[in-house]
Amino acid sequence: MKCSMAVQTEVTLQNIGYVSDLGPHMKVAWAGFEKNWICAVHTVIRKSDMGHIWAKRSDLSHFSLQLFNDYLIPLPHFAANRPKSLLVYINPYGGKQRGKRIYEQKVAPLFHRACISADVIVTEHANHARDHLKTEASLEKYDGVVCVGGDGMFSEILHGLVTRVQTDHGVDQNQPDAELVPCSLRIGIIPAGSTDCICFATVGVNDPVTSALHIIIGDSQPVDVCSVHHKDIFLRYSVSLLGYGFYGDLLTDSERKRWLGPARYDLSGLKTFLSHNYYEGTISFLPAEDAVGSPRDKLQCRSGEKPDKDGSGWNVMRGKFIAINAANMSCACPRSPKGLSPSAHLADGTLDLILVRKCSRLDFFRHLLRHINTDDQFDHSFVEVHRVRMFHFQPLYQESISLDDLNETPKKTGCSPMCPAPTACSYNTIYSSWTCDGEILPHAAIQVSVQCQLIRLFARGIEEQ
Ligand SMILES: CCCCCCCCCCCCC/C=C/[C@@H](O)[C@H](CO)NC(=O)CCCCCCCCCCCCCCC
Ligand SMILES: Nc1ncnc2c1ncn2[C@@H]1O[C@H](COP(=O)(O)OP(=O)(O)OP(=O)(O)O)[C@@H](O)[C@H]1O
Ligand SMILES: [Ca+2]
Repeated sequence: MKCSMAVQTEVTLQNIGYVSDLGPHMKVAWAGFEKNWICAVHTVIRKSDMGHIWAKRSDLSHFSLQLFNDYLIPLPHFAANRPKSLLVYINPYGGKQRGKRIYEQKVAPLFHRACISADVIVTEHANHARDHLKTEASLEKYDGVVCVGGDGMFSEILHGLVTRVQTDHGVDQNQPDAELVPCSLRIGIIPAGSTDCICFATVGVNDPVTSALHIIIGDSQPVDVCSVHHKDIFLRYSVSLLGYGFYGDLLTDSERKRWLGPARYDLSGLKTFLSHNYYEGTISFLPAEDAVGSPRDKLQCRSGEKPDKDGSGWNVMRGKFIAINAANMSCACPRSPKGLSPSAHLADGTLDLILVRKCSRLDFFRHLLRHINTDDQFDHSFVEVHRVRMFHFQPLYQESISLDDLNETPKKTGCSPMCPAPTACSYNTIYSSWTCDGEILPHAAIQVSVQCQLIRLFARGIEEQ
C-alpha cells in the first residue's frame, strides 16, 4: 500500500504503532509503516469541548518526530491488538438509510489509511448478515466484524456470530443453563440506525468517525449478553433492553410505522403513553447480592467488572406492571443520555431489573420525564430496581397460543387487562410483548440469564469527561 507522506527515518516496528495520552487533548496516534520506513503519521485528537468525539489529524506540524519516536516505538504490544482484516456488513435501509454513504465517505478512507483491509457486504434483505455469519463466512480470515447500522442490525451480527461459535463448539443454545463459548472476534459498530443505543452506551457518543477510530486502534470492551428462553426453547439474545409493557407495546406499534423513520418512536411513545395499559404477572429473579455496586449507586459504568460469585435465593413478586425493563447496559441514547438504568454495568454478569407498578398517568409521566433530566427515575413509590443474574416472567394467564400464531392483531375490546375470563378478552389486553433489543418476542413467558462477557466490542467504555 502506498501512503501519502514519507518521512526519512528508520524504525523498528514492522507495521502499525499506537500511542495514547500524549497530552490532554491528543489521545492516540498511529502510523503506517512500509518496509521499516514511516510513511504516514496520523494523530487522533479528542475534541475537548465535544465530550467523547474523536477526530483524526494527519499532519506533522504539531507532532515532532522526537515525540513520535519516544512514545510510539516502545509500545509494540498495542500494534498486536489492532485489526488488519475486517468483515463489514452494511444495512443500507437502517435509520435514515445513510449506512452505505457513511461507510464509504467516513469510514473506508480511515481503514485504508490505517492499512486495514475490509471485505464489505451490503445486505440485500433482513437476516442476510446473520445467516451469512452463521454458516458461510470464512471467519478465520478476519480479526473482527463491523456492523454498519442500528441496534437491529447489531442484533443480527450478534446472533450470527454467537450461534456460529456455539455450533462450532457443539453447544446447544436451547439449554438455558448451557455454558456458552465466548466469541473471539471483536465487533465494531458504526452507528447508522434510529436509536443506536448499543453504540452510545458503550462509546459515549454516536459518531461514525469515533467508532472507526476505536476499531483502528484495536480497543476492546467485553460485554454481557442475555439469553432468552421460553420453556427451554431458545428465543433470542439481548444486550440492551428487554422490555415488557410500555416498551414492548411501543415497539410493537412502531414496527407498523417504519416508513416514518426515527420519528416512529415518538409517535408510538405518545400513543402507548396515552393507552396507559398495565399487565399482571409474576416475576421471579435471582439477585446479584455480591455484585459490584447497586443500580442506585450513581456510579456510571466505564468499563465493567467481573463478579466474584453467584448470588443466592430467588425473589418472587406478583403484581400489576406498567413496565418491566431489564437493562443489561445503561441503555443511554440521544433520547435519554443517562439511559434507563444509568449505573448498569457493561460486563459484570448482571442486569438491572426495573419494575414499574400500576400508577396514575401523571405519576408515570413524572417517571418518564426523569429519563431526560437529572432526577432519579427510581425514586418513586411505584418503581423498584434490582440487580440480578437471572429472571423469569410468567403472565397471569397461561399462554395457550403464541403471538406468532395470531395472523392479525385483534382489536382492543376495552375490557380491562385484569379480565377474569381471558378467553372473553382480546389477546393484547391480557398480554403485552417483550421487546428484545428492538425485536418483538413471540412469547410473554420467558426465562432470562446473563452470560458474562460473551462478546467483545471495538470500544473502551465511557471515558471520563
Ligand atoms: C416526557 C418525555 C419522556 C421521554 C422518555 C424517554 C425515555 C427514553 C428511553 C430510551 C431507552 C432506549 C432503550 C433502547 C432500546 C433499544 O434496544 C431498542 C432498539 O433500538 N430501541 C428501542 O426500544 C426504542 C425505544 C424508543 C423509546 C422512545 C421513547 C419515547 C417516549 C415518548 C413518551 C411520550 C410521553 C408523552 C407524554 C405527553
Ligand atoms: N437489506 C436489508 N433490507 C431490509 N431490512 C434489512 C436489511 N438489512 C438489515 N435489515 C433489517 O433492518 C432492521 C433495522 O435495521 P437497523 O437496526 O440498522 O436500523 P433501525 O431499526 O433504524 O435502527 P435502531 O435499531 O437503532 O432503532 C434490522 O432488524 C435488520 O434485520
Ligand atoms: Ca451487564
